[in-house]
Amino acid sequence: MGNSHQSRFSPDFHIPYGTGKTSLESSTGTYFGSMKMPTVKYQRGDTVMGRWPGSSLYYEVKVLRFDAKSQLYTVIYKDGTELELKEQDIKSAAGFQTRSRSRSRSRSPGRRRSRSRSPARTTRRSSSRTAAVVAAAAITDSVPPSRRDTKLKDTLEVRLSPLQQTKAAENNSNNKHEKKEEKQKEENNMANKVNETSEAKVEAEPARYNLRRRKDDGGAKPAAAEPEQQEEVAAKMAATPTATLSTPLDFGGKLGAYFWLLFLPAWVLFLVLHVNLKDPSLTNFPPPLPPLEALLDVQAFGFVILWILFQAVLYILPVGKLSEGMPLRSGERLKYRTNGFFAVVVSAVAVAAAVYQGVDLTYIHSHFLQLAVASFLISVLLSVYLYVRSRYTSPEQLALGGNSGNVVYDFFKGHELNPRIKDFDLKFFCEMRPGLIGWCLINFAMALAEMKQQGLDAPSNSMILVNLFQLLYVVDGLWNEEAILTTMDLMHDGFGFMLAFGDLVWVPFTYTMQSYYLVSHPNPLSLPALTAIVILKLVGFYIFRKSNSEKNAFRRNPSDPKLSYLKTIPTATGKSLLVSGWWGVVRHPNYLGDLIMALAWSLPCGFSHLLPWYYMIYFIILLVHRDSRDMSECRRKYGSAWDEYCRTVRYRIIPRVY
Ligand SMILES: NC(=O)C1=CN([C@@H]2O[C@H](COP(=O)(O)OP(=O)(O)OC[C@H]3O[C@@H](n4cnc5c(N)ncnc54)[C@H](OP(=O)(O)O)[C@@H]3O)[C@@H](O)[C@H]2O)C=CC1
Ligand SMILES: CC(C)CCC[C@@H](C)[C@H]1CC=C2C3=C(CC[C@@]21C)[C@@]1(C)CC[C@H](O)C(C)(C)[C@@H]1CC3
Repeated sequence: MGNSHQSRFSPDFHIPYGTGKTSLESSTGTYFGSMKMPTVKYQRGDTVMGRWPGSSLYYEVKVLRFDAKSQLYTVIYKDGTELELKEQDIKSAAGFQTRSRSRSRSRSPGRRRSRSRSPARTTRRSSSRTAAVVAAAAITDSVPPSRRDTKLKDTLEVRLSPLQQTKAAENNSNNKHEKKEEKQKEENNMANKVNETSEAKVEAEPARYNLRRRKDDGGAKPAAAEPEQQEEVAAKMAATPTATLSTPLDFGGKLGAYFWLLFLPAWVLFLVLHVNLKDPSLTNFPPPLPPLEALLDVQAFGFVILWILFQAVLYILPVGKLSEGMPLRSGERLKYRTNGFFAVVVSAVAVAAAVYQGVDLTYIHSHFLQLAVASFLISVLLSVYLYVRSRYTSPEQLALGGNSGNVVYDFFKGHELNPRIKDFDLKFFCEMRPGLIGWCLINFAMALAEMKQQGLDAPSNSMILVNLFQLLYVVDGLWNEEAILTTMDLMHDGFGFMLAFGDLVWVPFTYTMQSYYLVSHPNPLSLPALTAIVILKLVGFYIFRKSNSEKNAFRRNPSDPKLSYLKTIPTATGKSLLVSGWWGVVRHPNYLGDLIMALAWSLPCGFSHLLPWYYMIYFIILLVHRDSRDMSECRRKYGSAWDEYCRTVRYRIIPRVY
């Protein structure tokens, strides 16, 4: 057990909760791994009371192993949560229980509510309600509640990193797993891991977790982890083989990565060529391919570079707020310049000035293909740069989802989580600036092209709707730019080809299909149709904005009094899950709003062709897949608490349907 990480990830050392001592113990002393540790106070398999980090609350845990190097015990809670504790944070169960019974009668887990009424209470008592999930016994501490609140808020921070499932766990049949869970349920009615819904049964066995202390959670004061903790984490990260810090492969795994690398650019090419056809029907497949030299245009390349540089300059200007991202695995919180609204306003002024000066923006329509190819080349160069630099980055900076050890997969999915050049955050910048604002610029250019091509004095109603709807979407995203810091892309996904291409090519050149289509395929709208579409858009926008803001506000400050009416479920990480409000209606209310908006973007284009409906179709696929990705990620993070959330909030995106 020289290397704690080897053992942590090694299937050989897994003891499912409740299995008791193992054959690794000898009659002459206790062996932890291959090393004899006669001086260790608690033995592997012992049931003891472990202190929850940052609190004075003790819960029944089972000792899994001891790491002589770090002098830490790895213990497992009843819900499968693993935590590393110092010896002084462990007490023997025998003497403890007498004390605990007399002091905690009124707080017995059986009587404790598993759901809080308010985030304020969540934060204050997150430990004790975490206990509702994991504890068999707990005592109150001697610290007065008010002091304890602060103490907890500041110190009850844990770091989660998914453990690879053990072979034994993998081999477990569902049946066996359910039996185990039933047993566990009996042991502790709060540690409920049984999947009651058929849907939950289909989903994977809950993973086990490794929790380490960390400064975390929105409610806590933004701060880096204690140097001592940071060192500890860094040392462990360094000792861990990079490839083990990863989550299961996505997007069809390694083979899938090859497929997407080829398919995505080909699909954009297809769409761009197709929308140019007089009759963009599926029967006109494939569209004629232009000669290679027609694809490359130095001028178009130059314009794209200039646009990106212009946005980069706006991004680095010391204008606007410096917002803090969510805590990283290292405990650090990165700062982001959230001046997106400023950037879009300055860009609009610059574009207006250019048009006023006689710049013909319909160039964007006539050179759409060349501009798309130029952006594609830039995204490839950027992805190569990102991958190369990620090879020299420390393991703690890597994205768990893009750290498979397979070059192609990691290149595609994104190896490094937050690549930065000094304070310049490449992922945040690319996601929020050139492509997103470029999307509005292209739409505007399409409106001008429509007027030119159709000989109109003003853009058509349909074109105006599409322009305004999508402008609202982008400006809203930039106005609420801080909220992006609590989304999946920023928190979990690495920055690689998928996002670089997505941000620089996919968004500006495929999200503009509706406006491009309308340039040469007019679709006049009656007033009732127009009104109905506007109402639909506003409904979608309301759901989208409210739900995103609710989650963002909650993640940033769970004890915000404005959110005190919301019910929450505690999780073993110290973070809670919203279970009422928007997030109590469906598991992804923001996706629902987004999909309704997508419908409103396609409707103005009519039903003559499938092409303007492409976004809607793609978006359903994207969001359903994202929802599944998020489900697995949250299950890994929150274990049984997530299962409870899913049982309470049964539908994923569409209430009562899906
Ligand atoms: N137009 C486009 O192309 C796209 C738009 N979008 C939009 O971007 C927005 C962000 O989407 P996305 O990043 O995918 O996902 P979310 O913003 O929904 O983020 C998911 C995260 O929210 C947290 N969470 C989930 N459930 C709860 C809960 N009940 N209570 C509290 N926190 C919860 C979890 O993170 P944790 O617990 O770790 O905080 C989870 O990982 C959405 O509105 C989406 O529609 C997304 C993709 C593409
Ligand atoms: C190429 C792949 C198949 C898919 C790539 C997906 C990306 C294009 C999207 C992933 C998440 C995104 C978000 C937005 C744009 C699209 C991408 C990058 C977003 C910035 C759009 C504006 C919204 O207001 C938002 C909520 C800020 C969005 C965040 C997610």
